Amino acid sequence: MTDTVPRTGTPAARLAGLRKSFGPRVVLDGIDLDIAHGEIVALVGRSGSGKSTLLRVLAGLSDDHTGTAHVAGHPTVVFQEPRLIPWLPVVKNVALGLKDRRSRARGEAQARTVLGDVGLGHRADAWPLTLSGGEAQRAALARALVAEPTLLLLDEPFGALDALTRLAAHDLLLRLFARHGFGVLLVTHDVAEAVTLADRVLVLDSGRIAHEVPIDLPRPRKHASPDAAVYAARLLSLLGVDDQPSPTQKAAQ
Ligand SMILES: Nc1ncnc2c1ncn2[C@@H]1O[C@H](COP(=O)(O)OP(=O)(O)OP(=O)(O)O)[C@@H](O)[C@H]1O
Repeated sequence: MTDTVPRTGTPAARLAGLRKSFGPRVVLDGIDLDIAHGEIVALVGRSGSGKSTLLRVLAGLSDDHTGTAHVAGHPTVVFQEPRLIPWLPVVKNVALGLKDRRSRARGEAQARTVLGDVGLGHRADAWPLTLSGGEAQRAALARALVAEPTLLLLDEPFGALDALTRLAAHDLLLRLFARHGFGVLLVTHDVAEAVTLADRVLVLDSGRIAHEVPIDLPRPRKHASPDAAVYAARLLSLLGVDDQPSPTQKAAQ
């Protein structure tokens, strides 16, 4: 299990010597990583390199790893698919994210406030199946935020969105991040997305953090700026893939 440690003086998350295997296959082979409060770390790597496995350890969804996995306070996760319960209206879905569910009325009031923060106040009483993909993902983000996490774990949360909705979601995430100051681990296949959002990008390879690339660009970052493109090309080269434009780059062209 992931330990919970007091928040003061600690990073939002700390992994030290983390190892995880599935049967004979070693997927994470000695990961050392601190994520500070108020820091966005992006994790990229080839398919099967262990990104989601690392995120699941931080989420407390793994209990058979070795090494250290500490989270200060508590983490919440947003997955690629919104995972809303179809027979509950949006506001009740969001309220499910609350740690303390003793008062239903207070919980729903909090959920409505957070839905307003993500621009979905007008859809609070809607059924999940009537939401667009982008709206559903914002509802999932609201469900994660209502718990006031110290660590927000994002597993390709924008991967299924069309390119323009994805850019809007980036802006929203950065606004929320500036206000709440949680630590963020973002798993993504989109190097342009990583460059736009992250303070540093980690490249996972063969179970280890093979490269760490600090993104030294002021925010807000232009998706298509030449500086961002240089970082994106460098990351693609570190990943050993062709220099194809990512979905985000295509949208910005
Ligand atoms: N529950 C499991 N049982 C057995 N093997 C698993 C399990 N979960 C993941 N794996 C294996 O561990 C490796 C890493 O998987 P993981 O999902 O972490 O990769 P990833 O980098 O997130 O991949 P992708 O980018 O394709 O989502 C893969 O080889 C996968 O098949």
